[in-house]
Amino acid sequence: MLEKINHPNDIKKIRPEDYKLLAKEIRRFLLYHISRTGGHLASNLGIVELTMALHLVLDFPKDQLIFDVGHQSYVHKILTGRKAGFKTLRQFHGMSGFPKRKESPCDAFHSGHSSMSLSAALGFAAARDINHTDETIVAVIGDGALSGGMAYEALNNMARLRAEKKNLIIILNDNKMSIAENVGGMSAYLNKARTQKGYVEFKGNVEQSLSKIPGVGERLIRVLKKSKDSIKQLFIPGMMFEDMGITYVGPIDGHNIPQMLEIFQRAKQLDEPIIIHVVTKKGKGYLPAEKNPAKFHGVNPFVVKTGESKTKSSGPTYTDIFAKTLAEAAEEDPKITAVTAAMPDGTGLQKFGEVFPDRFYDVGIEEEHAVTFCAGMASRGLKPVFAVYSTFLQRGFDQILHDTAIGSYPVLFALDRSGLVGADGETHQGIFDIPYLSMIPNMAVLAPVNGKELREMLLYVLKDPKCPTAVKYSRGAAETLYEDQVEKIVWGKGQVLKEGKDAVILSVGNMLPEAVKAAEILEEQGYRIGLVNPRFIKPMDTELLDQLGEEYSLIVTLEEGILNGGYGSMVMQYLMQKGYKGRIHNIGIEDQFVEHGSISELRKMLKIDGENIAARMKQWLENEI
Ligand SMILES: Cc1ncc(C[n+]2csc(CCOP(=O)(O)OP(=O)(O)O)c2C)c(N)n1
Ligand SMILES: CC(=O)[C@@H](O)[C@H](O)COP(=O)(O)O
Ligand SMILES: [Mg+2]
Repeated sequence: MLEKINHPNDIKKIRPEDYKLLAKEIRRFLLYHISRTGGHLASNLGIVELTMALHLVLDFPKDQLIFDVGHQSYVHKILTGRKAGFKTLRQFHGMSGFPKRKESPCDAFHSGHSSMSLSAALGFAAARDINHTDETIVAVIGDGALSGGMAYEALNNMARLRAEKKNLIIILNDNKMSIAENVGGMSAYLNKARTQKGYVEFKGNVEQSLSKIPGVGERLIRVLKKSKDSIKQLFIPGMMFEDMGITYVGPIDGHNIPQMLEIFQRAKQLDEPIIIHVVTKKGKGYLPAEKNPAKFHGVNPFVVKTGESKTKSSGPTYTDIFAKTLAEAAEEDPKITAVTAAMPDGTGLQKFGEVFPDRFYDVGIEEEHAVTFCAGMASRGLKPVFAVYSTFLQRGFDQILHDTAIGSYPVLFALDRSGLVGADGETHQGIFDIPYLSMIPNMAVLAPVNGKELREMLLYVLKDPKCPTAVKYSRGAAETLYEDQVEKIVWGKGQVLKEGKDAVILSVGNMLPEAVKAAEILEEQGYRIGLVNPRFIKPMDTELLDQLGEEYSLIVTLEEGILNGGYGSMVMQYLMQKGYKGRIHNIGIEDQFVEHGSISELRKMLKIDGENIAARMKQWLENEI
């Protein structure tokens, strides 16, 4: 069957009796490729029939299908003629793991972060009306993504479409899972709706449906007829959506293509917004993923037969060290609490939750809420730690600035996945945190150069929290370089790791191995290069900068982050204002979004790897520029 799918809309040539076979082949294809390249497996296995049904009723690229988060768009990629791309999935210059408009006209909107699809779809609907076009617009949002605040802001706005008699279809793909088990009140509400099986008709047909119930149907209608609302209360599981002015249909079986087709076709004809609640099984068709959907949400290459990862562990990750250190500190200090926004596994907080369930909060995909929730706790004397990926904390910018920093509430932001993350690409690279955090008054920002220093920093901050503080560390194995030189942390103080003469590199956090490499290359050529670990990006160690300004005529800053507003620009501003007469160069990421690829490939491309740093510094040394 899959051989027949080479272009958008090819699925329409498949006979209905072959749909099951096609679904099976798609699952086999996904397993084959994702087990080799790695990628987001469980969500895609779960959404096979749902995507097929959407492709059977929509016309690509005319109709617009928007995926929330976008990690579940692999089946859509297969059905729009991108099978070949799976060989290079998430690899450098290969196919992205997320929807990308530049990759295909069938990808309506890029995504990567959660809960944005409904707002984007409303924008598409406004454009459709102003442009006088007639495309169908569909947003697919998961039950996890529906916990995010943006989704509610959009739902709130959707009432307007009803008043204007405009169509917009929201597919709620409910598999009971975020990455881990879905949490919170909305999840409980959906759970309740899920158990009210059987009502799939549109609400206009309520009476008709009731009359079919043998014996009681007619009587029930007579009793309830006076109030249409009470009929809905009893028989429409998603009453909350109905009350907001959005027609609700469901829950329906997201693995039953004929049923979905019937409902999707009818939904297209409506002149109002509609939410179709579809129930699917995350990981469907692959037993290890069905049993453990969280483990198979995002995977490295693995052995299909056993589900075992092919990636060998290379020592503890920064995440491991964070999780262990925090648990130890919490053992001693009952004021320490830990918060995650739906990432208990990724941030390492899962264990903390098991040991200290009363001090652990998984708030769902709600970074904005999580920040202010922590600020509230900190303002009352607790020591909250929000463990969050750098890229997702972007969502909580004003909550950091307004709710946390103005009051200088000492929330500790354990900023994981800071720097390049690799295969997830531009939506996930943690390369903006130095600018977006350092610009905020009262904030402190720390970056350890190795695992041991991460531990020291965490313990130091937790012992005596002073102000909102971010400790940023990167994805993957913790560095061990210079571990024997880790000294006691002193507030606002950096550390000279190695003395030099011709130039000094101030290397932030995870860039230390590249700085060491560059220094070694240059030393082989006769130069003597100093190395400094700033430790504190903010407050900056101005005393140390003054001293370096005296000692060196070439100062180079190095960071795996965007240069505008980064550490280098702060150092440069400081030294220039102090009248530094030498040369100062900033190495980091120029003004751009960084695509997917391995971290070493990306560093090479960005010329921030050891060899490139050495080559660039050599030019500056030789030419005195
Ligand atoms: C703002 C934001 N926070 C966190 C994440 C990490 N994340 C990616 S997928 C996901 C779970 C999404 O659950 P759901 O929407 O139900 O989709 P499913 O994987 O179950 O299909 C999370 C938390 C993200 N992408 N964006
Ligand atoms: C889709 C998404 O946002 C997450 O699943 C992300 O891919 C996780 O990344 P890590 O593998 O770094 O935990
Ligand atoms: Mg889900």
